[in-house]
Formats: sequence, structure tokens, C-alpha cells
Amino acid sequence: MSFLVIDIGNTRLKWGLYEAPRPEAALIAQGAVFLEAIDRLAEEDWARLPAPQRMLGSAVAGQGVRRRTEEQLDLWDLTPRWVVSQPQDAGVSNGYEHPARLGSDRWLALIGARARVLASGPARPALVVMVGTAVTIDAMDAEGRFLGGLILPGFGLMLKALESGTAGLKVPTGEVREFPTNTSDALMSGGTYGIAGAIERMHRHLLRRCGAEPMLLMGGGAAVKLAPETDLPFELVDTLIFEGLLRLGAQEFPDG
Ligand SMILES: Nc1ncnc2c1ncn2[C@@H]1O[C@H](COP(=O)(O)OP(=O)(O)O)[C@@H](O)[C@H]1O
Ligand SMILES: CC(C)(COP(=O)(O)O)[C@@H](O)C(=O)NCCC(=O)O
Ligand SMILES: [K+]
Repeated sequence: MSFLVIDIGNTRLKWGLYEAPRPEAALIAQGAVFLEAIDRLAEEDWARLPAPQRMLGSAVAGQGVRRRTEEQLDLWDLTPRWVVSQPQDAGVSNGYEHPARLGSDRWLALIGARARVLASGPARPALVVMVGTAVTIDAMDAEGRFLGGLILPGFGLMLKALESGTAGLKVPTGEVREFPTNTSDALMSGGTYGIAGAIERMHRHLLRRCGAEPMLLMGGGAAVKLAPETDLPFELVDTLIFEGLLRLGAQEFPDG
């Protein structure tokens, strides 16, 4: 019973086709498209895929984008299901004041991270960093309680804000430098160290709260840009949200 997972962020739709809704299921195919290209999925990327029987997704990009995705899903005979963040599920409890308002992508990444923590040895806290359109830095204790997290603009949004709000910052992309000596490098370094600094700060908060070294997991389209500038030990995980979807899928579709 093959299982389609979809993660719609504010920049790209990522999808994966797994052989079953099971955490250990093999990946058959995967892809990513910018939101502008969603309307061609059925005739292009998905046209030659074996038909999935089940689907579970996360969509934080708004109703319109979700509807356009559902139109493409009409290609197959399946009922689209979209995750809403819960007060607790799959070994994670949600400390948000209004649990349903936590982005479903963040919730799924936490569920995926929790499984990785437990698979890696004794339970420990986790810091889950997703570097997409926005950057989220979410803290979870050793018992799987989501304590809270930060939201920052991602690289693209930071540069766009500076460009549109000033007269003198319309320049080509630069490099990360410890002591930038031109505008391009100053912008790129400012953004990178801004995010890296927020990660270090949250790591400190979590260490202080839990008294144990957190596992640091990083994912999202722009995580590779950040990786070289992160001094803390981390794991790059591209599939954290998919891993969360596989866990919830296994609960939702117990017989395949
Ligand atoms: N193929 C790509 N081309 C350009 N930028 C990319 C690409 N992939 C990722 N990015 C960068 O990653 C960010 C979006 O990452 P992504 O994980 O797709 O975000 P979201 O989950 O918000 O849709 C963009 O702001 C961009 O900086
Ligand atoms: C924070 C986000 C915008 C991140 O989106 P992304 O960068 O993946 O496109 C998304 O998770 C969201 O819309 N969250 C709802 C608000 C919240 O989590 O508090
Ligand atoms: K994100």
C-alpha cells in the first residue's frame, strides 16, 4: 500500500512516495517544486509514478496552495489528509499556548526528531532547526515535551527586507566572512551569523533548562548554507518532516 507524503512550505512543495505508511518503509521516489509549479505536478513529476493508495501532508502555505495541490492529487483515487498540530501525539507533547496554531511542519519535525532521539540511545533533549522561508528553532526536552521555539526570517526574507527598506543595500549575493569588508559580504554574514547566533542562544536555554546536552538536528532547503557556520555538533537531516508523516501515517492507516 504505497504512501505519498507532502510538505508544502512557503517556497517549495516537497513530496515523497514510500512503499507503506511505516517509519521503516523504503522511499520509492521523491521531488520538490517551487509553489509556482504545483499546477503541473499531475502532468509532469507525478505522471509516471505508481499510484499511491494513501496520502498525508503538511501545508503551511495557505488554503489556496493546498487547494491547488488537491487538484493535482485528483490524478489518483485517494483522500487527501492534512496534519493539524495536536496537544500530543507520537510521543511528543505540544507546549504551545494554542497547540493547533503551531505550524504543522514544526510539529512533524519534532515528531521525527523524537524518534531519532530514542533510536540514538538514552533519551536526551533535542533542538530542531528548520531553515526554510522562515527559520524555526524548536526545543524539546528529554521526555518529548516541546517547550517552545523561535521564528526568524530565512535568508531570502532577510535580504528582501533589507533591500526593500533601504536605498543602499541592493547588491549581489556575498560570502560569509568573520569581518566583512563589503556590502554583499556584510549582508550574507549578518544573516548567517544572525541565525547561527539564535541557534547557539536556544541551545544555551535548553541546556540550562534540561541540564543535558541536546541533540541538534538541522533541515530545510537552506540548512547547507548554515552548516559550515555552526560550531555546535549537529546532524543534517533532510527528511525530518517526512519521518514525522510516516509515524503519523502508521497510526492513521494501521493496516497499510
Ligand atoms: N533549489 C533552490 N534554489 C534556490 N534556493 C533554494 C533552493 N532550495 C532551497 N533554497 C533556499 O531555501 C529556502 C527555502 O527552503 P525550503 O525548504 O524550500 O523552504 P519552505 O519549506 O519554506 O518551502 C529559500 O529561502 C532558499 O534560500
Ligand atoms: C513558521 C512557518 C512560517 C515556517 O514555514 P516555512 O519556513 O517552512 O515555510 C510555519 O511553520 C507557520 O506558518 N507556522 C504557524 C505559526 C507558528 O508556528 O507559530
Ligand atoms: K521552516
